[in-house]
Amino acid sequence: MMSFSGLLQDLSLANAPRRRGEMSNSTIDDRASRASHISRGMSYASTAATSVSISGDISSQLHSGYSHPLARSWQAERQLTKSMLIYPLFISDNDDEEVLIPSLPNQYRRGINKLVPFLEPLVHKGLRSVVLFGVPMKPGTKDALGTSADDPEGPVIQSIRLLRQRFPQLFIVADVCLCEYTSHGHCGILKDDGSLNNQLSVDRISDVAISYARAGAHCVAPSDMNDGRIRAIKLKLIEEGIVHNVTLMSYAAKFSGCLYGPFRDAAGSSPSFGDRRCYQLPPGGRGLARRAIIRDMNEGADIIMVKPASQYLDIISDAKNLAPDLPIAAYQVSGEFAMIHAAAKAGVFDLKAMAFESTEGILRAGATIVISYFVPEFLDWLSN
Ligand SMILES: NCc1[nH]cc(CCC(=O)O)c1CC(=O)O
Ligand SMILES: [Zn+2]
Ligand SMILES: [Zn+2]
Repeated sequence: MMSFSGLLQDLSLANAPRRRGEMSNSTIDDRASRASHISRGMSYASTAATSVSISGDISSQLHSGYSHPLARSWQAERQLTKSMLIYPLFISDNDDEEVLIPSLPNQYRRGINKLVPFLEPLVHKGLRSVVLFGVPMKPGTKDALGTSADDPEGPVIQSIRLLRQRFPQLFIVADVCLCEYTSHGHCGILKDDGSLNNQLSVDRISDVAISYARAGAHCVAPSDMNDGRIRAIKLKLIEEGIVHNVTLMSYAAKFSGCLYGPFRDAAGSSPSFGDRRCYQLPPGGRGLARRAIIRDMNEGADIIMVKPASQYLDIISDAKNLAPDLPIAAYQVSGEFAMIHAAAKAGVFDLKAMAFESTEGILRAGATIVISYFVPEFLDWLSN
């Protein structure tokens, strides 16, 4: 219970010119302000009221918990470590190419021959996982059914094999979708009216997932958003007898919007007509995201992903609450990455500081895995 005079002192506390100094000076500042506060309290309050005010004063002290850098780090429930990171790679069927993606700063599309030399130093710095996106460039590779998605000679299956062999410790995630391989650029097989044929799409996507798993992917991650694909993939993995060592990561809450532009440049996967709003989630659809998360968990997902990340922190938090026993992944997508780069270039903030701050937000919301184009930088930044 706070007496009137206690309340008065609390008000005087709020108005007192405290905390003028930097945090490093806070010990001195604190002592001075506490002493002046107590003596001010004594001057117009009873002894009993003063004791109330002291306890109020004690509970108002927060700076004491984070005045030291190490103590600050203890305030975070989770801290970014290298093993939380997954790095996206774009692999084309042009074996020797290494081409900068203009809208995605410092990111390249690479042919399979450029993969190992590029990854070697990163693996040495502690890279633990990559997610592979195939980019067919050769004319005539795309068709209405996305036939080349699981071409055994295609870039994804070839690089799964190569990476398994060359980097036995690296955890290989294969993104599973058809949009990179379909002539129309949509994430499935279409009906005559241009909408997705859900059944045919799920059949095809689950076949592709099995091919990637058979080639050696540790994890398959369907990003297509067709209904029921998690169940279909899980059942086929069981049928094939490989369910026990293939992790199924669902892009469960994947929102449509304008943040995938640089990715589509990189992967050449823009739809040739229409958009993805009838299968990716509407940005305001928190309830839908919750339903998708619950559904995919019930269909057998091992990991739930939310994408994009920073604009959807509430969804990450929902995922953590709805699936408390599953790892939660967040994909800091191409548009988020490009935006941070552009702002840093314009002098809005320091790139490294913002890379960390954005990731801290993502972890704070509940993610335990972060997919990000900043991974090579983080491998350097986290070792210092
Ligand atoms: N299914 C394709 C896919 N898989 C991952 C991304 C986006 C990743 C990024 O923007 O970094 C996309 C693009 C899209 O859905 O259009
Ligand atoms: Zn797609
Ligand atoms: Zn995809």
